[in-house]
Amino acid sequence: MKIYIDENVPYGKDFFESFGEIITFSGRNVTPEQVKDADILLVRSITKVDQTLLSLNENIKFVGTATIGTDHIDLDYLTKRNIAFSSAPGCNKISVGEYVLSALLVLAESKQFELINKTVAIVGAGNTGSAVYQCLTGLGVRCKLYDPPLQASGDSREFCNFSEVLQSDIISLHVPKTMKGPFKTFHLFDETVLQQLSPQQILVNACRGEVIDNQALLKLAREHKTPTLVLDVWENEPNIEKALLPFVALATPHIAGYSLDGRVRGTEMLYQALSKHLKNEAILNSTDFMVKAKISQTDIQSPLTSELLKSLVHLIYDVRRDDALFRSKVNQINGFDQMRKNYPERRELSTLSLNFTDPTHQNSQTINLNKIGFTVKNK
Ligand SMILES: NC(=O)c1ccc[n+]([C@@H]2O[C@H](COP(=O)([O-])OP(=O)(O)OC[C@H]3O[C@@H](n4cnc5c(N)ncnc54)[C@H](O)[C@@H]3O)[C@@H](O)[C@H]2O)c1
Ligand SMILES: O=C(O)[C@H](O)[C@H](O)COP(=O)(O)O
Repeated sequence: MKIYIDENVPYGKDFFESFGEIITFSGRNVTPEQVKDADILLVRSITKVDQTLLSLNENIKFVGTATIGTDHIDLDYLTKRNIAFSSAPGCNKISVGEYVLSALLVLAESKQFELINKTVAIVGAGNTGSAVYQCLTGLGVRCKLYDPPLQASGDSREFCNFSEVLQSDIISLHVPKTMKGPFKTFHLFDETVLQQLSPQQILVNACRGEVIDNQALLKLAREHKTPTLVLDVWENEPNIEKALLPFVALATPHIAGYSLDGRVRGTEMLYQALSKHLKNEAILNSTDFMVKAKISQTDIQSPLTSELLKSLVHLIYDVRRDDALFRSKVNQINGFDQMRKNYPERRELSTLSLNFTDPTHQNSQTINLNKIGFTVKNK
């Protein structure tokens, strides 16, 4: 059996070599000729899997994407050809939650506001939106959820309407990219919507670039009419609108979900799905391969405050590192993809154990370290 795997799927060979011959490929440029004899095709979000890519392949039985998003896969076409499919729902949701947390802590410091005094609207309350909610409410921040499809399906959480979203201090986007239907998200934030926002607000996009009309955003940014922007995703990646960059407070190349833990979880989920499809027992798991975190524990000898919390979050992940790297690489040839390919190791907050020398020091009226994601121990 021939298993074709995107070269950026971490531990791809380790997980899948027992199924057959492994052939790796570069996800952005893969051709129909290259994958014509694949039995299994495992991709990430940069490979469009459709009739064109599979036109020369008559054998393929299974397509998997080690990602949450599936907008790069023509699911109708796979169904028509009876090709099994699996994605990795939720694999990197914690990483996205921690990206948003880190970004908002940075902005709170640079703009001198208290996050706890702000209201955050989370647009899309699925896996990643809920992870953002968990991190921020763990900090005591007031969050509102906006998700009409979930609301209509009977989800028992409280939801707000779109005008409440637009009035919130901070808006964080976590919807899939959809081009049609009553809840389509393509240019959900178009010029008309963007015009209703003010420079006092913050707008975060860590879902798909096409959810915001980037040209409308640029036009308004040039007139100094946009909110403070945190953009991880862009229209037309990797050939993004670079003129936007000077107007973006924190800019990164689609790495919000790039913790090692989240990426490896994606591979592991595909391994489980393929094992099930082939009726094999799944005996491997990510802990068999995962490297130890560089910092795994720290002693805390003072009471928990928001300042201390900020230091702990940024000890593990500080989005300013990625913003600086991105700005230094974006004008190089393939800069966007190169930074993603060579992304420096990043771990989830849970890899850090906090040892409180005095257990009463972890008491806080607003901050819940476990909920934010840390592992807490008492000496
Ligand atoms: N930047 C990154 O690294 C990164 C990482 C993971 C996921 N993503 C993107 O984020 C998207 C969301 O991920 P998820 O795990 O939360 O997916 P999910 O499917 O768990 O949740 C998405 C939610 O959006 C809701 N939704 C759909 N249309 C909507 C609309 N018009 N208005 C409001 N809500 C709407 C859905 O009902 C659903 O609850 C993915 O599809 C992917 O494109 C990006
Ligand atoms: O949808 C997802 O899971 C994320 O957008 C994911 O982090 C994208 O990473 P890529 O597949 O482009 O490496």
